[in-house]
Amino acid sequence: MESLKTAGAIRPLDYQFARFLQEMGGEPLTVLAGALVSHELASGNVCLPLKDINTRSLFSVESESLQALEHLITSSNWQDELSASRLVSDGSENSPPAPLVLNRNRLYLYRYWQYEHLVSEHLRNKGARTADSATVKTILDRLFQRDYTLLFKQLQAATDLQATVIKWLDIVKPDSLDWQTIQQTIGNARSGNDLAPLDQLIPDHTCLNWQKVAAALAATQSFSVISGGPGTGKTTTVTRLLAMLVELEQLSSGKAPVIRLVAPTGKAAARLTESIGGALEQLNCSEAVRNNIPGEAGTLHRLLGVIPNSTEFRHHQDNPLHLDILVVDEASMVDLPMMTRLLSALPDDARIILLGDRDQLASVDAGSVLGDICAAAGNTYSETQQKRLQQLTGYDLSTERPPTNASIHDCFCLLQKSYRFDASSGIGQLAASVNAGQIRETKAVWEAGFSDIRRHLLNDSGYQTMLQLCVDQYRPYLQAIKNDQSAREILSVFNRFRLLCALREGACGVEGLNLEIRNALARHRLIERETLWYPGRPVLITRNDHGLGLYNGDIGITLADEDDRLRVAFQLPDGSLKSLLPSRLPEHETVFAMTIHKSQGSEFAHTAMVLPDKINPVLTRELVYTGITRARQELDIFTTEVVFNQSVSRPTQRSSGLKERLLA
Ligand SMILES: Nc1ncnc2c1ncn2[C@@H]1O[C@H](COP(=O)(O)OP(=O)(O)OP(=O)(O)O)[C@@H](O)[C@H]1O
Repeated sequence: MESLKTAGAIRPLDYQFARFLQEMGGEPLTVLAGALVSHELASGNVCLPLKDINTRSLFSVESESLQALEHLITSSNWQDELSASRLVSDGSENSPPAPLVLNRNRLYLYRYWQYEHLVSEHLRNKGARTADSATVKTILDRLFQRDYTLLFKQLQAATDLQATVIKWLDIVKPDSLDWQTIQQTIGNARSGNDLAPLDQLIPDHTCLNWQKVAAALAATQSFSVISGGPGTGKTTTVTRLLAMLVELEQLSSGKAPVIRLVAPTGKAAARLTESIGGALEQLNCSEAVRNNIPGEAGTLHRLLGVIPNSTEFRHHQDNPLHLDILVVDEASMVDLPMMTRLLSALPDDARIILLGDRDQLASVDAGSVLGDICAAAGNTYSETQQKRLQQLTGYDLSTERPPTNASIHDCFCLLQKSYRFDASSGIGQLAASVNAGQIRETKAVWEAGFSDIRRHLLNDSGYQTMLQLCVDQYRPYLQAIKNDQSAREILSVFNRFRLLCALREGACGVEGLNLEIRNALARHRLIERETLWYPGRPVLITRNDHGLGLYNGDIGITLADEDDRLRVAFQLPDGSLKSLLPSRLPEHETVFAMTIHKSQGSEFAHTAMVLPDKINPVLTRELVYTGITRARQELDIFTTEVVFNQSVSRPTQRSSGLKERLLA
């Protein structure tokens, strides 16, 4: 163990935990297993599945480094020997407390076993809701009325009218329709209003709008999850479903529910605030309803109430939050300990709605809570739920039955149609083929000649092209500073482009590239060369400072004030600006380039992504997918074909028992 620590294969924390177990009288196998579980946590794994113990490379090192432990590893019956240890409990209610838990053939640190147990218990206890079906249906029909103005606009530009109608009206049974009359109606239409006869020609039961299903589902459950890729309408849907819940509550009790919107980072909260604002404007509801939906989102930390210098929060099981409905956006970024704290702090009768993209990178810290919930839920509903949803939406939802009776199956809705990328967009198609792990299709997308995606070979000349691209793309915000534009405008221009890296270290990592880009900008006389702080230096906060209201992931830009003093300007989630002297900033770094991990929850009109020239354990399908989906309009990727393909072929697998628990 000591030599593994010296070689950097295990963290000092893992080593100390092993020592602690030894001092408690732990058998050699228990000590080794404890170090392993602790080590696995650092890679995001909540537990150590014993079934994998002989196949995985322990401690992620070559087997020669483990020679001294080989006998212990191979000759032990892990299950029996660990079960017999005084330091390992089985997690049952009556078992004495112990530092490790062995449950369903998975070994946990006690605390993480408890987190997983609490999350699954909270979710299983959040039951079904009742509401008057006829009222819900009337409200849903209004909120999800067909948008014939949008359809009319799409038809003007379409070459295939039938395909366009099928796509925009979510038709799933086209063969049952009278297309000749439909085509005539479209041909005679001079505006969206003229398409109203399509209400009769294309009845609801031939369509299936998953956004409406998601809203209906939230009416029936205290806990629901809406997952979907970028632009699939998660925010639009949640705004409409909140309007429905407000209206239902106003009708039944005459009061409005208390709603809170949160996201894991300040950046993600700011984006949610922005898109909720847009969605609120388009709502087909009364002012009394609209006014009760918050137009602003905050961070999870702020909601729970941070206590300075403590890992505890002000709100917890014994001091629950004051709310009726909680919406959590970018839920894929929420790790297991945070999800436990959040669910524990919810009042018993509150609703919670999780939004996120299940295919994105999992949280930085341990667990893949959203991914596990979605995997457990599948995309099938129990017979009762299917009938209820059918009644509320008018759609025919007969699908396969779920494999178990677990309630989680009835809580999930997957949105698949992107409203953001149109057919001429390569970004959407590239994201879809990468997400599906289809190398051949990915290649076809590259070769199809889309104008919004460009692939560059990462050699010396490709590297120079990348630096030049950064100079060209960062020039506008530096120019905006020279032109004395407002801090708000400068931040907005800066946030149009970002270079994303898979790694921190190396020439293709954040550290090397931040230096190279800075030098390149200085060579072009766009920034000063010598000083640490200069007008235009963009910084990324890397540690939360609750006192200052700045959080890990917040981005600011250094600007000179009227007295020529440098200050760093940030835009907070509520839209206000904050300017601080550089000396007051919490931990931070330059951010011409940032890691794909840190870019989660952000989007840029133009995104460039660089993967290293050699394969690395960090490179996974989720990482590449997350990087691609940060781009709204343009995407440049710098990579080699081998590294790109190998990354896409490697989906991440995090060990956890949550899915199994939710299905039990
Ligand atoms: N049913 C719809 N009909 C027409 N436009 C829609 C519909 N749903 C969403 N949109 C539009 O698509 C765009 C993206 O929607 P929205 O922001 O709700 O998606 P999202 O899934 O929350 O995106 P992100 O993943 O980026 O947070 C918005 O411009 C929105 O107005």
